[in-house]
Amino acid sequence: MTAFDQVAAMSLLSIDRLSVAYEDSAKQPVQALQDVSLDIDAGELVVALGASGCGKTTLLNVMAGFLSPDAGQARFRGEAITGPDADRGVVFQNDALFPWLDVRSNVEFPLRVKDWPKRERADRVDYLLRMVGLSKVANQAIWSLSGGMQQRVGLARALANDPEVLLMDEPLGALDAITRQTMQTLILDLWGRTRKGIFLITHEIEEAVFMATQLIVMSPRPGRIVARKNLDFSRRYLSGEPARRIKSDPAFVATREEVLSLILDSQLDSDRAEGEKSATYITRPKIERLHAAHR
Ligand SMILES: Nc1ncnc2c1ncn2[C@@H]1O[C@H](COP(=O)(O)OP(=O)(O)OP(=O)(O)O)[C@@H](O)[C@H]1O
Repeated sequence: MTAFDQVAAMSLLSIDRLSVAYEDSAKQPVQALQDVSLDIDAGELVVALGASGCGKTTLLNVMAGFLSPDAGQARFRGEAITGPDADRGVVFQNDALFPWLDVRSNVEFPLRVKDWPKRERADRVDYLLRMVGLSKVANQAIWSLSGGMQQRVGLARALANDPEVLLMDEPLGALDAITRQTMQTLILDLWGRTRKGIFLITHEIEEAVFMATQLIVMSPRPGRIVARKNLDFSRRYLSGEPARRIKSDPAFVATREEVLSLILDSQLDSDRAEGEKSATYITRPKIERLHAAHR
C-alpha cells in the first residue's frame, strides 16, 4: 500500500480506546469514558444516544480538542488531536450567538477572525444564509428570531470555515417538536450536499434512528459504547423518500423499539452495578430481589 493509499484508507476522525476520568466534589474519580473506540468517515453521520451522564459530551469535547484523554488516542486525518481546529466545527444546543450582532455578522464572525477579504466574506455569508434559508433575515437582530432560526444561524456559523467534520451536541434539544423535524431534514440536506462527516448527540431515539448512518448506544458509569448499528434511513431520505413515510415504515418502527430496549437494558445493567457498589440505595435489582423473595 502506498502512502497515498494509506491516507485514503484512513478514517477522517478516529477514536482509539479512549478513557477520560474527572474528579467529583469529594475528589473521587468519575470514569466518564472507558475504552471507547469509534471511527467517523467522510460522508458518515454518527449519532450517539444514551442516558444522561454516559459521557457523550465528554467524547465530543475530546474530538473537538477541548479536552485531552487520560488514555487512548483521538486522531483527525491520522494526526493526534491536540486542540481545537477550524476543520472541526462545533454546534451546541444553546449556541452562544452574539446578541449584539445581527444574523449576517454572527455568521461572518469566524471569517473575520481569519481575515478573509471583505468581498469573499460577503459571498460566503450569502451562500451560507441561502443554504440554511435565512437570507431574508440577514440584517435582523438575533433576539428577534425563533429558537429554530437561531439554531440555523449557529449551524451556518459552524459551516463558515467549511469544516470537514461537524460535531453537534444536542443541536435540536431546545426546539419544539415540529421545528425539530424540520431541522432534522435541513441537517440531512446539508449533509447530503456537503458530504461532511458528522457526529451528533441526541436524547431522541426516533431522531437518532432517522438520521444516523452509524448509531452508537452508550451506557453510564463508566461511559462505554454498548451497541452499534449501521442504518440507512437517512440515505433513503436523501434518495427522495418522504421523512414521514420512512418514520412509519415497519422496519423503522422495529429498529426504534430495538434501540429503546438496548438503552433500557444498559440502564438496568448500570443500575445493577451501582446497586452492588452501594448498600444505601434501593435499586431496581434490589426491588426485583424483594419481589422474588415474596413470590
Ligand atoms: N467537569 C467535570 N467534572 C466532574 N465530573 C464531570 C465533569 N464533566 C462531566 N462530568 C461527569 O462525567 C460524566 C459524563 O458527563 P457528560 O457530560 O460527558 O455526559 P453526557 O452523556 O453528555 O450527559 P448529558 O446527556 O446529561 O449531557 C457524568 O457523570 C458527569 O457528571
